[in-house]
Amino acid sequence: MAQKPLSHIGIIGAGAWGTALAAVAARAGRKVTLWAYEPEVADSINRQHLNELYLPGIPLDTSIRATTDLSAVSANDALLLVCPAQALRSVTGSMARHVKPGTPVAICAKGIEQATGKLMTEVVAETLPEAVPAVLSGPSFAADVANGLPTAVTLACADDALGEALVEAIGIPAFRPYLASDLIGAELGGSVKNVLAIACGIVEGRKLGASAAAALTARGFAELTRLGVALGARAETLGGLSGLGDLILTCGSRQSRNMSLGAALGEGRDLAEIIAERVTVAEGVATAPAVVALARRHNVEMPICEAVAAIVTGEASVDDAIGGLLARPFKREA
Ligand SMILES: NC(=O)C1=CN([C@@H]2O[C@H](COP(=O)(O)OP(=O)(O)OC[C@H]3O[C@@H](n4cnc5c(N)ncnc54)[C@H](O)[C@@H]3O)[C@@H](O)[C@H]2O)C=CC1
Ligand SMILES: O=C(CO)COP(=O)(O)O
Repeated sequence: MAQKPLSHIGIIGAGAWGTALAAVAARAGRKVTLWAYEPEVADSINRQHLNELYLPGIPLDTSIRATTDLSAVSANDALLLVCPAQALRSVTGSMARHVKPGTPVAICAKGIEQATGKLMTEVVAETLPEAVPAVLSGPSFAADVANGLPTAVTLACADDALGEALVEAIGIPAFRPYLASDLIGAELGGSVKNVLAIACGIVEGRKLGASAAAALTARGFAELTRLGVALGARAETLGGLSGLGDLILTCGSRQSRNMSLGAALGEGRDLAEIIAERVTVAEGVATAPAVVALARRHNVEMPICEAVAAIVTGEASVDDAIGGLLARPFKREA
């Protein structure tokens, strides 16, 4: 049977990324309902067509309807999950009874659950077992996407027809989803690059130089690839938009919240203070210890992620972590 077009899209999470995706789906001609955690965010989207808290200054299509009612958003043809990774289990758990069996659910959050070490696909398999999971991930800053600048992402779905329908539903010339079937590869790249971006930020903040940043990015990619392959991901996914592509973007720009948080750490600022002055999430902080625990369980060496985890959990100072990495024995590159 031919796949029905997905004309009604529900977006769960009205932060910067959920709002940017709502803008894209509306431009693609879809009817969009956007779930906001904060009533004032829903109000600002409905009345002023702006999300002043998370995506300030970008006018939104007047057809986007915001709600704080999870049941209203869960009954759409397709759902995009765009809340922070650490909140995803509680949000999907509350949605479960409203989601129709067979609904495609695209995970757009980038992180690993700290309490369990589980990937977002595992969390969704447990909380929404009758949904068809997909992963949307890649190099895409929310502001760039909302402003209509050209971007390309990976859209991974094991069901080809549903994957194609999702691409059709949200793809526009300036937002190009590339279809894939490797969900683990697609989600792992986005989760691990946030941790590596904190490390690159530290290099920038400590003024360790462009050569150090390039070395760290390449060795970070080696770590990401080792873990991905151990978890069954395909190397070509890890080297694609959602892996290497997003790593290059996030490690190279202070527009990234993870990178800029790392830069502030590198400048000697206190983590609690940096977090307290932000409204938006930097997923790498919670994901760093989760990546390290996952890597240890699979006997995968990830020294850069270990160093970031030690810094964000207060087990090591920035200088001790840098010293520890530089003192590692010389080894073969691959
Ligand atoms: N901003 C970006 O450029 C991109 C972000 N992402 C990912 O999308 C996810 C969301 O990021 P953003 O929208 O940028 O974050 P944000 O910091 O702009 O917004 C976070 C959103 O989560 C909501 N929230 C906070 N606590 C919650 C809870 N306990 N339960 C439910 N919702 C809660 C907030 O109300 C807010 O709507 C993250 O995993 C991020 O890595 C992915 C690609 C691009
Ligand atoms: O994932 C992103 C771009 O692809 C956004 O990165 P930050 O969360 O570090 O801002």
